[in-house]
Amino acid sequence: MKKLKDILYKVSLESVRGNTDTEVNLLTFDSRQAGPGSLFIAVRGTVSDGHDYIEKAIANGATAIVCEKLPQNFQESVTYISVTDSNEALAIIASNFYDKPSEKLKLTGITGTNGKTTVATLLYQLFTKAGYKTGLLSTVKILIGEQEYEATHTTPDSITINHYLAMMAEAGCEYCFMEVSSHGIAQKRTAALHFAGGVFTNLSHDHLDYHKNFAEYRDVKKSFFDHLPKNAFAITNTDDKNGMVMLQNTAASKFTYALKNIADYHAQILESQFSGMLMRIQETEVWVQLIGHFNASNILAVYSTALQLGLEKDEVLVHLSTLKSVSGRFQFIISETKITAIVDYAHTPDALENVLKTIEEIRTRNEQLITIVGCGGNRDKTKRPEMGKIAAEKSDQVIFTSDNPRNEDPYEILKEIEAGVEPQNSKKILTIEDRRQAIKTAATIAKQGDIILIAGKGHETYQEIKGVKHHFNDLEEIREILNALNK
Ligand SMILES: CC(=O)N[C@H]1[C@@H](OP(=O)(O)OP(=O)(O)OC[C@H]2O[C@@H](n3ccc(=O)[nH]c3=O)[C@H](O)[C@@H]2O)O[C@H](CO)[C@@H](O)[C@@H]1O[C@H](C)C(=O)N[C@@H](C)C(=O)N[C@H](CCC(=O)O)C(=O)O
Ligand SMILES: Nc1ncnc2c1ncn2[C@@H]1O[C@H](COP(=O)(O)OP(=O)(O)OP(=O)(O)O)[C@@H](O)[C@H]1O
Ligand SMILES: N[C@H](CCC[C@H](N)C(=O)O)C(=O)O
Ligand SMILES: [Mg+2]
Repeated sequence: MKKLKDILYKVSLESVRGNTDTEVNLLTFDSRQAGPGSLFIAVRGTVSDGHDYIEKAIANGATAIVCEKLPQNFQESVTYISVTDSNEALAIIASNFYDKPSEKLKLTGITGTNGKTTVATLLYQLFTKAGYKTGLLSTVKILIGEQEYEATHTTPDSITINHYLAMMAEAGCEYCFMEVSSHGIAQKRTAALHFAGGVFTNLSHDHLDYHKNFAEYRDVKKSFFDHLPKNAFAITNTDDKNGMVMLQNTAASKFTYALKNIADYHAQILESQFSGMLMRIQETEVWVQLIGHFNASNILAVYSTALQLGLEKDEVLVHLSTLKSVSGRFQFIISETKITAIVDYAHTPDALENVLKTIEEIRTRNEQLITIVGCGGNRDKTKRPEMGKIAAEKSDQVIFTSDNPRNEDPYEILKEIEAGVEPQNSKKILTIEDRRQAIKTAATIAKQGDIILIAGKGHETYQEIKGVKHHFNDLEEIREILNALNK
């Protein structure tokens, strides 16, 4: 229970109609969730406009309304507040409602096209190993210490974020690591959070359906750093050509990490195997259980962040070698007949290319590499031909298949992927819409020692078709099929 006037603290108000000295017991931006004594915040969405649901929210019991445009008719028992930006107001109100939980722990935000889940999860593992109670807000799951909760978004809405942060503070978490997605920044889901630091991984092609163009996508990511406070740290990857751009206007203390360029934190890979790599970080050699240049970069981001958060170098190095890869990120099994099946969440052209390059570096070339990949429906269409081209170029055999077609026709998506395949590679490709059949075919074709890469879904446990999520897990499927084939 909170007083309305208290939770409006620092919200930029345009007008107030009614009493603000009333109690609010629930916050919501969804009229269907509004109950007696609730505050409904009307937000303009991509499908509908929350302003159209103000009356519904009141009918469900809402006694206060925050909106950008006041309705035509007023109800005397309701307080109406107009604001310049409902999303920003929502973020501030949510933080106030939960007593500013982000100020009660050290919150670090990780942003970039790829690597957010990996870096955030490894930091969670590392700080837990170092003896701190730690929280995690990630695509895969939400963790408060050991307690696990289901994640619905990479960066949830601001009410959900503050709710979990308050639970973390209550449970005694000293640190929290969270992914900051471009949708999250654009919709101001993270606007009122107090960050101890921010980390940039990389920027490549994704979500150009949502953001108008690449420059806008880049600037949205950059705005996260623009808003960091002076006493925060901002860590960037200078191997990425937008690495320094991110920090151009930040007030935070700047630090750089890189594998290829000169940076405050530098590392290189000395040796790679399927089971891990030997890295030199600054002056020290350390064995880590992850592989690939991109993971070396992620590990270095973790190392730099841990030092900025005050851990000792030697302690960090010891823990680094115990960190385990995140579920669905280069997760692999080796069958009886030595077929290696890798499940990876690569769902962008850059990620797919990186994973294929990593395999290229480790494979002997006496075997064939069979790649299974698709692209999500209702998502950036321009990724499709690019991913088709990369998969066909870097594999011996490719099977294009469905990956969450959502409300699109799966065959249309597959055609758009195939359109990117260069003529000299067209013989390598097969298209099998049904993902289970695609995996079965790959397992049937595969001979002793071959490598099967199943990309795009990683940890996901469903195939989303027309609003219904059907249970599906790549690792489970390939394991069962290889067993059934006695391979
Ligand atoms: C495109 C997008 O970001 N959509 C998010 C957005 O929903 P929306 O804009 O579609 O909302 P809408 O349906 O138009 O409704 C507008 C408003 O009216 C309200 N409403 C609607 C109907 C009603 O009866 N009553 C009512 O009050 C809604 O609650 C909402 O406040 O706001 C919702 C509430 O915060 C989000 O749940 C929703 O995420 C959807 C489910 C989604 O799929 N988002 C993805 C694209 C996303 O955010 N992904 C990023 C990660 C991507 C990555 O990095 O790879 C993430 O951070 O998860
Ligand atoms: N630093 C990196 N650079 C490029 N690719 C990476 C990097 N780290 C991971 N990847 C690739 O991207 C995939 C997704 O990694 P991860 O889940 O960590 O990214 P994410 O940024 O959290 O993605 P999402 O936007 O879906 O939340 C991995 O499976 C791997 O193929
Ligand atoms: N966070 C990403 C995940 C994509 C995963 C892929 N399996 C797909 O469904 O496109 C998104 O929502 O765009
Ligand atoms: Mg993620």
